[in-house]
Amino acid sequence: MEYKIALIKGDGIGPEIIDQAVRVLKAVEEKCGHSFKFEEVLAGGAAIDAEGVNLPDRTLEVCKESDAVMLGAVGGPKWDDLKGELRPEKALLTLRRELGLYANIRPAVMFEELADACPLKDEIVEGGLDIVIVRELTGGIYFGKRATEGSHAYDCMEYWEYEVARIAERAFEIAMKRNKKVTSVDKANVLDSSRLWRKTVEKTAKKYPEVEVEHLYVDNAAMQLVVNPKQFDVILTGNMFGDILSDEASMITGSIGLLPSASIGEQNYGMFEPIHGSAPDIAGQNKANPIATILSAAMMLKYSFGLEAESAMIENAVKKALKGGHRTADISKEESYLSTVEITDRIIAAL
Ligand SMILES: NC(=O)c1ccc[n+]([C@@H]2O[C@H](COP(=O)([O-])OP(=O)(O)OC[C@H]3O[C@@H](n4cnc5c(N)ncnc54)[C@H](O)[C@@H]3O)[C@@H](O)[C@H]2O)c1
Ligand SMILES: CC(C)[C@H](C(=O)O)[C@@H](O)C(=O)O
Ligand SMILES: [Mg+2]
Repeated sequence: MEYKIALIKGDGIGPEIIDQAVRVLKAVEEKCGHSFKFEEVLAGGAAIDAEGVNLPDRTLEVCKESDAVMLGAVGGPKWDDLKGELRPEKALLTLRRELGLYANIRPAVMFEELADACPLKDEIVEGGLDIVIVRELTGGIYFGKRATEGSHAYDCMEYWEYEVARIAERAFEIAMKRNKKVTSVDKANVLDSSRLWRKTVEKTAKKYPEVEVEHLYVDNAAMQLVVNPKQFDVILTGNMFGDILSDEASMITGSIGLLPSASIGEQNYGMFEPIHGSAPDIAGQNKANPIATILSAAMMLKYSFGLEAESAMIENAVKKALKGGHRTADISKEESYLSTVEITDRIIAAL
């Protein structure tokens, strides 16, 4: 089969990490006889510099014509003074919305071999950690009414029942294939949109009597994640809470450089990207951890192309490389560490 993949490298470490994911996909291509056709398009700061807009029309067209999109990261200090609509990050929000990618799936799995990279006490994460954060991606405060009026500015957190219902369905479906527990995270003690969220999740839960459902306020959830992360199976939450909790969960697994994500809609089509940003502090140094992006490529094979075996092959190669003691700077306990390219060499060798 031939699969067409739109590549958006983006800014900062974006190009370095996407290049590594492409190397891994090419190795899979050679081994398994699939054909991956890559088309590079611009978005974010790179597009602003080249074409004066954060998301050229052509980029959106190529993404729509492709079977899936892979994105590195966008943004950086160079473009921080731009107004909201013009910023690199806005391109990402437009892509998510225009492509209908309302479900953001962020697995936070702690590799046994990386237990020592976790900043929590051993007993808290003993036996590993395996959580999936299911984050609503095209609604909430990111897309509500907003304005700046002189010395006053606002961003509204709005949700429609249908938006909550469809993401809740996703979370329960995922839970059915796992440990059958959904923790819905909101701020229903304060926010109307969260009270609608909770009511809607309760309604959806009735369709899944086998799944245990619990509700936590987001402040408590943030605390529970470091006190007892193993209590979680599937965390279902809104756009902003999911953004924040997934960065927190990533550090429990050892580094933000490890967590992949899939953004999907009704069909198999999706955009696949690491949860981290463009890491301007280490950009261009061949130092970034490419594993989150490589695992995002594995998610693409599974979710968009249905290539489960090939996806597992990449995951196993990553595990094998880590088992072999290979570490990038962010997860290394030693003075010495491997570069972005070198760790990818080890992963490809393990394929
Ligand atoms: N999906 C995206 O495109 C995305 C996501 C988050 C932030 N951003 C943008 O990225 C820019 C920087 O944001 P930030 O500093 O808040 O977050 P960040 O995730 O870029 O970096 C936070 C910290 O994590 C480290 N880090 C991130 N990815 C890493 C990797 N793969 N390997 C090793 N270390 C890694 C960085 O060096 C930094 O110390 C901002 O412009 C922000 O808007 C983009
Ligand atoms: C860059 C930003 C728009 C984005 C978000 O908040 O969704 C990022 O932080 C993420 O986690 O994907
Ligand atoms: Mg984020």
